[in-house]
Amino acid sequence: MSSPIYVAIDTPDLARAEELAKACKRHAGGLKLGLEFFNHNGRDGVMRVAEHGLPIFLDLKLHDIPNTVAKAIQSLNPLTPAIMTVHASGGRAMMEDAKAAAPTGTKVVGVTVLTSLDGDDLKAMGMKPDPSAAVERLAGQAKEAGLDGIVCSGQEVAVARKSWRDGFFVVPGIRPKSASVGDQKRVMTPGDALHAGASVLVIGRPVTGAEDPDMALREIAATL
Ligand SMILES: O=c1ccn([C@@H]2O[C@H](COP(=O)(O)O)[C@@H](O)[C@H]2O)c(=O)[nH]1
Repeated sequence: MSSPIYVAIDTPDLARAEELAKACKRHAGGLKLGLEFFNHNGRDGVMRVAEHGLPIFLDLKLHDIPNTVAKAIQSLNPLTPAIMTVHASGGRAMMEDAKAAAPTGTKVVGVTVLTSLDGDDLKAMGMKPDPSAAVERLAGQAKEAGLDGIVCSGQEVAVARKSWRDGFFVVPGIRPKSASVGDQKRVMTPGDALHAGASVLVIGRPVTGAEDPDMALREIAATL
């Protein structure tokens, strides 16, 4: 069975991204490329990394009016990422149009509450200080809009999966026990997140910052 781990290759440097793709390709289930990479390297850069053979998660977290998001997705053609993201807070119509615009076979998932935010951050934004309630609400909207799943932290995935049994749950904010948390606030260990119901674990710095990323991946895999 292929690994549930997608390695977040957060760099604008194409050569470094390819080096990481090569290093991770034996023990990762996929590679995640985000805005930092895409803004610098565009579709051609994504194709270069995809040539290393792993499924690509294109994490652009689109958030705009429905027409603009749909056109942005169509403009990715000919890319056919395995997974891509929009913000669930963009609303139901935006999510419906995003799914309709995506290539067949690409899973479109809605980012609920960023894992770098906690209850105090939500309160400061004028929201209820309860990430779990916000995730549940946004997950419901994503499901109704026809998305394939959501992005949430490991702390909410069990509750979200209860009302979306066949949903696809992407979980970042993953930290092996000894790893530094950095800017993440809602974190969980890889084993606990998988046990709670994650479909995919997104792991960046604990792998890419290691001297030997392949060894770091294997050590994490051994805890699953
Ligand atoms: O809520 C979210 C959504 C996306 N991410 C992305 O996942 C990785 C996490 O990287 P680490 O180095 O393991 O912290 C990163 O690319 C984020 O953009 C997230 O962390 N939280």
